[in-house]
Order: sequence, then C-alpha cells, then structure tokens
Amino acid sequence: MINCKSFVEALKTFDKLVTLGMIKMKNKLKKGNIAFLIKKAFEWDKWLFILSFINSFLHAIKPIILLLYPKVIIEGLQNDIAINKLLFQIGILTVFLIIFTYFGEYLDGDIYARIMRLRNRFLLLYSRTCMSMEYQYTEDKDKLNQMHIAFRAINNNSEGIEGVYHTLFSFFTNIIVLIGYSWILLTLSPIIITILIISILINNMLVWNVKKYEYDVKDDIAFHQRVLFYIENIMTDFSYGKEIRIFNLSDLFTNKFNKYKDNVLKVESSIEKKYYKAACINTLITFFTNVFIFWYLIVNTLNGTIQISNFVIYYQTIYNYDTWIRNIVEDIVKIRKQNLVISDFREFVYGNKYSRKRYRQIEKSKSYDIEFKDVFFHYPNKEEMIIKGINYKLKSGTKLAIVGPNGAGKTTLIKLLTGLYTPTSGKILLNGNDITEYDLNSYYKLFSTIFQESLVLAFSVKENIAFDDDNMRRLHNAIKVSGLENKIESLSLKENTPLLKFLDKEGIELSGGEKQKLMLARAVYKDGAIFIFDEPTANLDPIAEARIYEQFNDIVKDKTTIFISHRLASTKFCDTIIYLNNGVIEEMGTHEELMRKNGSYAKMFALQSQYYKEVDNYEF
Ligand SMILES: Nc1ncnc2c1ncn2[C@@H]1O[C@H](COP(=O)(O)OP(=O)(O)OP(=O)(O)O)[C@@H](O)[C@H]1O
Repeated sequence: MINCKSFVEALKTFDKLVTLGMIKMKNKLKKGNIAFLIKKAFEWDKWLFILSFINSFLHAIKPIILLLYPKVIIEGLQNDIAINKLLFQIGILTVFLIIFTYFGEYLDGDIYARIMRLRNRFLLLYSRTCMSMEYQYTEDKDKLNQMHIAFRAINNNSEGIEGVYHTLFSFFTNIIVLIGYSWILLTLSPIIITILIISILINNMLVWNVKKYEYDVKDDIAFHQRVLFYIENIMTDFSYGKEIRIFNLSDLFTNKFNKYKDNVLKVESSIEKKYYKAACINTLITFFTNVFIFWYLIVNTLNGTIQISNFVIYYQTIYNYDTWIRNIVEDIVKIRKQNLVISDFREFVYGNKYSRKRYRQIEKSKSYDIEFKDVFFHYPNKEEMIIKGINYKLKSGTKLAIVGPNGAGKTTLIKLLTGLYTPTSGKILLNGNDITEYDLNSYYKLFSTIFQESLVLAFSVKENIAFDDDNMRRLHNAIKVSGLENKIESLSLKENTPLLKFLDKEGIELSGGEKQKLMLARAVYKDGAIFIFDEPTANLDPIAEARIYEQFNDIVKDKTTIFISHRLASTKFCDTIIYLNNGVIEEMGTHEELMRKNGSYAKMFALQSQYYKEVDNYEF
C-alpha cells in the first residue's frame, strides 16, 4: 500500500513546503491569522470564495464516482444484466466524470491565478512597509532579521500566505471527500474506521515531533540564511562588479558562501535523518494496520457478509482513506505552521513598530528655523557616540558650510537633521517643535538633498529627476542648472533616454561626475525649502565645479542651504562655517572670522589653498 521510500518522499516534499516559511521569532504568534487571511481575500476578491466552493464540490465528487465504476461493473456481471444497460450506466458515470473534470480543471487554473494575485497584494503591502519604515531600522540587525523572516510569507507560491490559501481551499475538498469515505466505511464496521484513524494519528504525531525539532533548529540558523541571502545578492549585483574584480572578491564571497551553506546543510541533514526515522516507524504501523484490516475484509467476503462488488469499494476506500485523512491532517498542520509565518508578516506589516505614529503635518511657512539642542547620537547596535552634544540654531535662509576631517560626523548630522535617524538624546526643533512629532513624509518634503552616494535608477533621465511628476519646464531648468544640458542634448531620446542597462539594453551609463549632476538636477527639481549638499562636487571636473559655485545662488536662491565639502573653496559662498571634529563643533564663524582665529579651519584651508594658488586667477 504505502512503501517506505514514497512515504519518506511525501514527508520531505510536504515538509520543505512548510518549514522554509517557519523561521521566526518565538512568542510572536498572533491569533486570528486565518480569519485575517479570509477577511482580506473576501475584501479583495469575493468571487474566489464562490468559485472555490464550486471547485471543492467538483473535486470531491470525482473520487466518489470513481469508486462506483467497479461496483457497477461487478454487479452487472454478477446479475447478468444486458451489455447495453451496463454500458449505459458506465456511460452516465463517465459523462459526469468528464464534466466534473473539465470544470474542475478550469476552475483550478482560475483560482490559482486569483490566489497569486492576492499574494501580490500582500507583496505590495510588504514593500510599502519596507519603504516607509524609519531609516534607522534599515541598519538594525534584529529588525532586518524580522523583515527577512516576514518576506518568507510572500516570496513563493507554495508557502506562506499563498500556501495557506491553496491549502485552505484544498482542505474543504478533502473534508467533503472524507465525509463520503467515512460514510462508506461506517457501513463496513466502526472498529475498522477507528483503527484506521488511530494509526494515522500516531503517524502524524511522530511527524509533528520532527517538525517541532525542525522549527527550533531553523530558528537558530536564521542568521546564517540571512548572510547567505546577502552574499547571493552581492555576488550577482553588478553595482559591486568593479570591486569584485579589482579586489578579487570572488574567492572571498565563494568561501563565505560555502561556510554558511555548510552550516545550513548540516542542520538540514540532521532534520532529514529524523524524518527518515519517523518514516520507518510509520511504515511499520501502517503495515500492521493494513494486515489487520485486509484480514477482516477477506474473512468477511469469504463467509458472504460482504459482497464482492462491495469488497472492491471497501478495498479502494480503505486504500485511499489513509491518503485523504493524511491530506486533512497535513492541511491542518500546514496551516498551523504557516500560521507562524503569517504572524511574522502581520507583525512586520501591521505591528507598527517600524515607524512611530507622527500625525503632525508641516505647516506651510515662509521660514523654517532649525535648532539642535544638546544632540547626542550613536548608530543602532554601536555604543560609540558619533555626535556629542551639538547646540546650534540654523536660521532660515542661512548658507551653512559644515567642514571637518573624515569621520567627524558631518553626514551623520545631516541624517539627523533630515529625520533619517533620531537623536539618542537631545532634540532637533523645527520652528520650535520637536521634529519627531512630524509625519515623516511631510517632513521629508522640506529637503532637497544630495547625498554622497548617487542612487541612479534604471529608468529614464526624466524619471530619475522628476520621478512620477511631469513638469517639463522645471525639468529643463533642473537639467540646465545642474550642467547636464549638453549631455542630454547629445542623446537621441533626450530626457527620455533610459539609464543603466538592467531593464533596457539601450540604457546609458553616466560617469561619476554626470551622476552627481543628475543628483543635483533631482534636488533642484524637488525645490525643497532646505537644500543640503553632501559633497556635491567631489566627482566634478574643475570647470563643472566652478560652474556650480557660480550658479550657487541661482540654484538655492534665498533658501536655507547646508553645504558639506572637503573643497574649502565652497565655504566662501556660505554665511557661517561649522568646523566639526569628532562629533563636536570645534569652531564656528564666517570664513574671515575663522581665518583670523587661525585654528583648525584656518590650517585646513591653508593646507588646501597651497595647491590652488597657481590656479587662483584662472578664467573659466
Ligand atoms: N551606518 C553607520 N553605522 C555605524 N557607524 C557609522 C554609520 N555611518 C557612519 N558611521 C560612523 O560614524 C562616523 C561619522 O561618519 P560620517 O559619515 O558622519 O562622517 P563624515 O564627517 O561625513 O565623514 P566623511 O568626510 O568621510 O564623509 C564614522 O566613524 C563612521 O564610521
């Protein structure tokens, strides 16, 4: 009936489906996950329920019709009925079978597609949560683990949310068939059905124990899987392509990959062994159960208590009963197991721990004053303070330059100001209000920022600058001001030219300086109330840099501007200069004041200007 090998295979397949989605934090199980999924499905696709109900009925009735074939034939032959009558009876059964099969198959495809669409809705919810979670969590190891774990609820068709939907709908089919089969077996003997059920339950308990073990150990290797996931990604991410080649990183990545893969494989192999043991015990139990039941059937058929035509029905029912009841138990186990994954997903998407509730919208104002009050900050998972007690009031319209040695905390200060990170202690005030009270999206709107790293998207130039906005006048102005005009004019598709080659083989690669100009155009297009330039000219050639400096006032007009640059020539456009060192404001004043002070700033300026003296009078 059931051999050891196929049973092991069935267990493995079943379990792979379940356990990949099981890695989760303990003690987080939310109640009502199934109700939640049903509610969502009902909200998004009511037809799914109607079609699934019809489909369950069609699929359930099929095996019961199949059971009737041998009975009709044997009884026909035993009772010597006319061949035409027999063929007619078989024909009727066949017509029903074809109709049910045809509609069942059609509905299977349709329901599958509908469930996939549901998963895509959840995928979108997840992606939006990732994009809206507070930036500081993107570097928090625990939060990243949770994000990674939650993704398992939506990353494939057979597990997690989609898996549960498929299982739920197949569960109804299995229940209907089981009721039909149970009714047939009850007409045979209640003892037989009881023995069958007990044997199947013992089998499932053994498997359940292994699953529990698997769940526990998989939790332990969650970190290893995250590392594997990370390495897999960077090995195929072309943005790391240069470093991988120049620094010959492929060996490093391959070795790391193998190391972590080995750890994962060791755990998986220990799980497989436990499954194998459980399968062997189960095969023995099933064997003895079957021997007893068939002995009972044969004895009763021989003494005439059971008719031969019914013997065939009982035989097939018992043969299949095990499968159907196992299907149901497995469906329940699967749903229970996926329950954990769905909890993780709900925790991540609806747990609301990734962004504080901030309802306050930015009030429209002519001026935005910003004040740092005793601001201290260290990065998540790091003890060392990077910002150490900053007190500074940035009046609206000020042109501020922040300079200082590498690692002084300049970019960190900007990340705090823009709300990407929250101070560890102290406050940042906007027009007197703590910025943590503001709705983040509303707050982000204030800033036109160019960060050191340029994020170029594999979309058109226009989309890279204006995103989904469509103001051509502003677009052309931004392109002109940023110095990209000649480049764009030289392209046959102009601002519609795709960038990068990920999505379009006609996409173009920009040079480092051109990317920086693109970032500048993006900032100019956004036209925020506060401009922030973090090393905006680091990759520009001297002519382009000089042009930006010349147009600086046109670009930022009377807006508050913060300029971070190691090229101290830029400080000349600024009203105030902060010299930041080791997370504290070491000096502050105008260029002239700081030069007179002859401190760190003056030394740095003198050091740099000696290289520029010869080009001081150069006409661009
Ligand atoms: N995400 C992070 N997690 C932990 N530490 C960080 C992170 N980002 C920066 N740091 C550390 O914070 C310190 C300040 O970094 P920051 O980028 O603010 O310096 P900076 O003054 O802008 O330097 P540079 O002139 O080189 O750009 C550095 O020691 C850096 O290693």
